[in-house]
Amino acid sequence: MASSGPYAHELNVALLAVQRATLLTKSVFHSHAKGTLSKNDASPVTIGDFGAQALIIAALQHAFPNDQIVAEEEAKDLRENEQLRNTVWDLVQAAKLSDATSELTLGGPLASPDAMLDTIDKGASQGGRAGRIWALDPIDGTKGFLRGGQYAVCLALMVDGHVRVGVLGLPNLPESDAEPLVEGIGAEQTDADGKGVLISAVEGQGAQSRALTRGPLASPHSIQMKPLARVSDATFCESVEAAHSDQSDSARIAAALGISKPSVRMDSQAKYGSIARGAGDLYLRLPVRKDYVEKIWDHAAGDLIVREAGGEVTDVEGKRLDFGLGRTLKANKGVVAAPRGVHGEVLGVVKKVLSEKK
Ligand SMILES: Nc1ncnc2c1ncn2[C@@H]1O[C@H](COP(=O)(O)O)[C@@H](O)[C@H]1OP(=O)(O)O
Ligand SMILES: [Mg+2]
Ligand SMILES: [Mg+2]
Ligand SMILES: [Mg+2]
Repeated sequence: MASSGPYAHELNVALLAVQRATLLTKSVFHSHAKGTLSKNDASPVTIGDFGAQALIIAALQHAFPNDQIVAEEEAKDLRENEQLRNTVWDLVQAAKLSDATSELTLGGPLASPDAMLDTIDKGASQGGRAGRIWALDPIDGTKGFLRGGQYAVCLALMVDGHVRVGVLGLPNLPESDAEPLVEGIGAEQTDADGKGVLISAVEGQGAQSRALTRGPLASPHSIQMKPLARVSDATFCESVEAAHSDQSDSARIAAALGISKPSVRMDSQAKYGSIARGAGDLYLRLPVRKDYVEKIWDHAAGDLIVREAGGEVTDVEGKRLDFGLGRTLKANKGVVAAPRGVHGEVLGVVKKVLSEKK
């Protein structure tokens, strides 16, 4: 059970909802064809994305019926494809937590396939700066998920434009905080013992990690970023996909900071989770295309978790990420996440290297 204090109930519901959805995605990885479709922007979506979104929104609507939800996916493809819809429905029905009290907190099963489609489409809020809004990425790093690499189920609560609660379901990260970072992981290693965590934070209350279980939530421990005496000792994380973050810019920035260790490339908000628990130090996301606008669900939980673990998160110009402008981070470009004590130094080099490009 989560502790008392502000947002204790929200955290508990978010943890259980993310736990249930993460277990669904694991079942897709192990036993199903993934039902991969290509979206308009050529990015992939799978039955795991749809199923996880349905389950999490159902839980939020049960516990907090008046809250808005900004979620990545929509049900259109499922409405047009009966076979796909039935596959997702089977998955969603099978994804029950073994702990009856937890299932009760989440409101139990969905009523019908049509209710499932309508639930998925409840994630269409336009967001904004007023009131309680949840940001949901049912599978972040879908390409990593398909490769057997890192991916994350991401949920955050914003109140009046500020992130107050963040939860990341990270089924392919090691349970131990200290384990050195490796680039992705092989499919044969997934679901091994000692894999999978739920990392969470509440504003002003620090960040925590716990093992991803099938039964009741495991007890958490608090996590912090690693103290970093010199930036040159840092390990930095970046995207696997070169189209998501400029890997030649990051190499120049690393060299200018005196960093000799190669970057660790991993998909998804696992990067935020990893640096927050001290398994890495810096996360750089450097714009590739001028016209790409980041989505709030790709950053909300990770931003809070890193800041609560002792870090600073800004864009490449040094501005805090602004989650109150709608479904996107339209006022920001890229991400620079680092321990608070060295963020200024890292940002200075990022600005210098990027300005030299112009
Ligand atoms: N051109 C781009 N620049 C930055 N991020 C992108 C770009 N295209 C897609 N993304 C998003 O990057 C996220 C994954 O990032 P990472 O590389 O850190 O794993 C996905 O949510 C993906 O969104 P989408 O799901 O819409 O494809
Ligand atoms: Mg996507
Ligand atoms: Mg994403
Ligand atoms: Mg996604």
